[in-house]
Amino acid sequence: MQYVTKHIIYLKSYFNIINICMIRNNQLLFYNKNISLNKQEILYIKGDNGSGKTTLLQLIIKILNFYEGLIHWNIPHSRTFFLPSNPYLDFENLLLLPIVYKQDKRLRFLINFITKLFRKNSEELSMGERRIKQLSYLIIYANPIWLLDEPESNLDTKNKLKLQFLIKLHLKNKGMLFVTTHRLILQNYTILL
Ligand SMILES: Nc1ncnc2c1ncn2[C@@H]1O[C@H](COP(=O)(O)OP(=O)(O)OP(=O)(O)O)[C@@H](O)[C@H]1O
Repeated sequence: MQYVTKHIIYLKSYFNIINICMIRNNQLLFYNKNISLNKQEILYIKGDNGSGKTTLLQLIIKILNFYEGLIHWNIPHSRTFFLPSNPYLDFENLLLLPIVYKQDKRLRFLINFITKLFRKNSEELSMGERRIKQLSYLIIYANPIWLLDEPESNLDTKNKLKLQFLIKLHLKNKGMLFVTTHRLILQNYTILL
């Protein structure tokens, strides 16, 4: 009975994880985890190496679908952006570059930087530049839901601050963020694996 009441409360939110359990390689990664999230909120997924942070992100965006429990979205169909932790993964279709957020002049520095980056071949980019190139898709496509796997890795302090600014803007624009991290960027909700 108590179990049902809990479900009713959780389902009021845009996004809900209810009693989720995950076994991978015959190893229990997490057990009976519950969390809900709304627009303008961040969910930090924290845990030791190998604890299942990336796995949870993959479950949320349905790259993986073998789990127990419930992952429920209360929004019909929403565009998501998934940033993998691997800086070598690249995206195609760079022609979409001119479609950028126009509402904030402070983003121009980023757009200028990205334009320079896209003139270089992928093989010529440093690890940090690769990461910035991947992150640039956050402003090229205005997706309301971001899932970022270790987004700060390979970024210098200056670019970490830019990312922080971009995240604040995303939340102001009613976005949601799921992020795996070893360091909190902004205070919000945390799930510990
Ligand atoms: N493709 C895969 N096939 C089978 N098992 C996998 C696969 N990818 C990861 N695993 C296993 O799942 C477990 C969790 O991995 P995951 O990458 O989710 O952890 P993580 O918390 O993100 O780790 P890290 O902090 O080191 O990036 C690990 O034990 C790993 O060996």
